[in-house]
Order: sequence, then structure tokens, then C-alpha cells
Amino acid sequence: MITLLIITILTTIVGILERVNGPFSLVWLTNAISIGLLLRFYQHVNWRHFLVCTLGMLIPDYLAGTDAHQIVIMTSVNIITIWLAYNCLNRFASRSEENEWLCTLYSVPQWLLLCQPALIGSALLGAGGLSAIFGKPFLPTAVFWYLNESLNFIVFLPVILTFPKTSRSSDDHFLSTLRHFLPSALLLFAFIFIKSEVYFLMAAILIIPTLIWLALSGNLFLTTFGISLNGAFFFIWIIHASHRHLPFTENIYLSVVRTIVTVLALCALTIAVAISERDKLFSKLSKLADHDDLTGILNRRAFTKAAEAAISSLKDNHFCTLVLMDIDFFKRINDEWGHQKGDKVLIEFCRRVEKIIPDNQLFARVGGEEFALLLSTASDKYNRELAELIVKEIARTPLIIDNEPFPLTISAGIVKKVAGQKYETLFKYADQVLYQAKNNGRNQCREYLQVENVSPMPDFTPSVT
Ligand SMILES: Nc1nc2c(ncn2[C@@H]2O[C@H](COP(=O)(O)OP(=O)(O)OP(=O)(O)O)[C@@H](O)[C@H]2O)c(=O)[nH]1
Repeated sequence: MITLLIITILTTIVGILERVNGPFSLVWLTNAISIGLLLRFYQHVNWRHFLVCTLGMLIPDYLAGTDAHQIVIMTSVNIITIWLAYNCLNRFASRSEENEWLCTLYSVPQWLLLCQPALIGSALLGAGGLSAIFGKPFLPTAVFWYLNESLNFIVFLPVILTFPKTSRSSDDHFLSTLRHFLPSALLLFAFIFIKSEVYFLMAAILIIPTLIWLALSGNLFLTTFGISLNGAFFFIWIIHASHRHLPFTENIYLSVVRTIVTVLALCALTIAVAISERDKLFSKLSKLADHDDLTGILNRRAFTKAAEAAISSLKDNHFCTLVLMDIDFFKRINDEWGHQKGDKVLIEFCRRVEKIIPDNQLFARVGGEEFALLLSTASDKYNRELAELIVKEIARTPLIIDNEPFPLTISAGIVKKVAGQKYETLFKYADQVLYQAKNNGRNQCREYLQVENVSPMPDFTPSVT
């Protein structure tokens, strides 16, 4: 909420400064930001925030000398429009799992379509009000109002999507954000400082590759942010230019520019949504391919790959421990309690082990009721004690299945890596001692003892205890 207030106050100040400095201003952008924030944080906004945002829309207009009646009409219509648009979207727009509106390729045109009642409503209301009070011609005013608000919607869409994500993303990927944002920043610099028409037009043409580049980065919020900023400055600059050099009437020119920016914005948004959707799908698929369906932990294939990579990257004087665990008499559990209960036992067992082991250790289901754990903590003694602790802890504290205690024991085989050993050798040794643990009465942990600092010769013969 503090963020919302700070941003609202800032946009108000920017709006006032711009209004005082000239007739064509950032005020529509500040309105869009205020409206966007209201929409984005709708459920958390109280009447005080709404008041501050409304003042943010009102004060710049008032200070610039706009007629009080006109300000009241514009502000009321804006508020009604926001309400209408919000309700349309809330009721009919499809949402992602994260509860965001702009979530699929289909949602870009959907957003536009659903905003139409609000746009048309605001155009009719605004033009009606202005006609009644100032005698302005109804139809041209309505058309102009509609076009004006159309771009505002495109602009506050990025604002809605951008603000919460920008802050989150800047923590994680500050450099990548900066890299993607650089072309936009350069373009803005060009728009603000280039005075010559020729150079300006060259800079303006850059907006197209910039938006496409942002969109191709697949990053939805950066794309929308780029659209918002580039679109805004492009628009403001060209309105200034139109006054001095261009033969069009202001209204026609405004409409043309708005249409161009809108089309560009939509193209870029559509590409960005498509790419981010594809990326989401890829990450979902790769998660599915690497994880066990039932327990959610790594599957054998992913574990083997990760363990091989981890072991081969270890220096010779660094160690790790492979632990193989197998639930005792699991077949009886299935036979006695049913397969479904057996599944629950497997799931609960994984949750219990996850609670015991430190973060970032590889833990996987490598068979029906067989699990592997690669402990790569610094202390070898700690690894061994941890494996023993898991076995003891499972035996001591029953799992809770369907709100009832469920006693269980496991057997484990552990082996410490010595210099030059490969994953498959470790797995073979761990499996051998696991077999011994089973034969020796189960509910125990056995270690494969091997001589250290020997090179992995084919005739290497470790001793088994
Ligand atoms: N519920 C359930 N059972 C499974 C799953 N995968 C394998 N199993 C069962 O696990 C049992 C494994 O049995 P065994 O290999 O005989 O081993 P055990 O009964 O645990 O005996 P020991 O390992 O010798 O202590 C079999 O009955 C499999 O049907 C699964 O995903 N869900």
C-alpha cells in the first residue's frame, strides 16, 4: 500500500509539472498509471487511496486552467470507465493460475474486446456531458474521446502488469532486466533530446525493432513496460512536432499516431504472450520429465544425470556419499492395506526424508519403493550419521497416514566416494550393502567400506563390512 501511495503521489507531481510546463503533457500517462494501479490493486485499495488517485487525475488539470465543469465530467467518466472495464474483465476474462488476466495468446484480443463497453460508454458519456455543458459537437467529440481512451487502455495495461513484477524481477535478474531495457532507454533518450525532424524520424522507426526485440525476449512485463514508455514518448513528441511542421489537423494526426502505437503495442504483446506461454509449457514439460509423478521428487533418469554431473565435477579431495534406501516389506503394506495406502506411504516417506536432509541434496525415487540420496555436505562423518538418522527416525516416529500413525522401517546402504570413482560404481556398491542390510534383518544402515586414495583400477577390490 505504501508503494501504491508513493507511486500515486509521484505520478501526481509529474502530472502537475507537465501540465504547468505546456499544454501537451504526460497527464494522460499519469492518469493511466493511477487507473492501472487502482485496477491492479483493486481488492486492496481503500477509499483513501482512491481519493489520492482521483486527486492525481484532478489537480494537474485544475492547475493547468481547465474549466472546472470539464474536469468534473472527465474525472467522473474516467472513474465510471474504470469500474466498467474492471467488472467486464473480472467477470469474463480468462485468468492464469497466478490469477493474472493477460495469460494466453487468446487473452490479448480478449482484453481489447472486453474493454470495448467501457471505451464506448466513456465516449458516449463524456461527449454527452461536454455537449450539454459547452455545446460541443457530439459525434466528433465522441469519436475523439473513444480513440483517446483506446490508447490509454493499451498504456495502462502495461502499467497493471508491470509494477508488481518489476520490483520482484529487479531483485532476481537485475542485469538481465537492464540488458533488455537498454534499447528502450536509448529510444526514449532519442525522443526527448533529438530536435531535428530527420533524426527524429530515424529514431521513431527504431520503435518497431525495439518492441519486436523486447517481445522476442519472451518477457511479458518488459515488453509491456517498453510499449508503455516508447508509446508514451513517441506520442508526446509527435504531438509537439505536429504543431510546428505537420499539415494535419491535430485530431486526425492524434488518431493516426494512436492507431499506429496501438497496433505496434498489440503485435509486440501478442508475440510476448506467445513466447512466454511456450516457455511456461517447456518448463512444465521438463518438470514432468524429471520428476516422479507420485511423490514429486526426482525420478531415476534425472537423478542419474544430476548425480553423474555432480560426481564428475568433484575434485579428488572432495567427497560425497550415496545412500540407497528401500522400504521394508512394502509388498505386505500393499497386500494388507491396498495399493492406495501404499501410494500414500511412499508420498509421506518422501516428505519425512525431505524434512530431515539439508537443502539442495539430490533425492530421488529410483525404483518402486527404492530411493537414492546423494549427500554432498562437507563432512563425511555427518553424511554417514545423517543416513543412520533417517533409518532410526523412520523407525522411531511412525508416518501419519489418513490421520493415523503408520509404523514403518527402512533399510539403507551407503557408500562414500573415493577419488576417481564414477556414479555407476557407487550405485553398485550401495546396492550391495543395501542387500546385506536386508539379509541381516532390515531396519538398519550398512556402509560399504573402501580404501581411500587408490586409483580406480579395474582390479580394485573394496572390502565389504
Ligand atoms: N502402492 C505402490 N506399490 C508399489 C509401487 N511401485 C512398486 N510397488 C510395490 O512395491 C512392492 C515391492 O515389493 P518387494 O520388491 O517384494 O519388496 P518388499 O515387499 O518391500 O520387501 P523387502 O524390500 O525385501 O523388504 C511390490 O509389491 C510392488 O507392487 C507404487 O508406485 N505404489
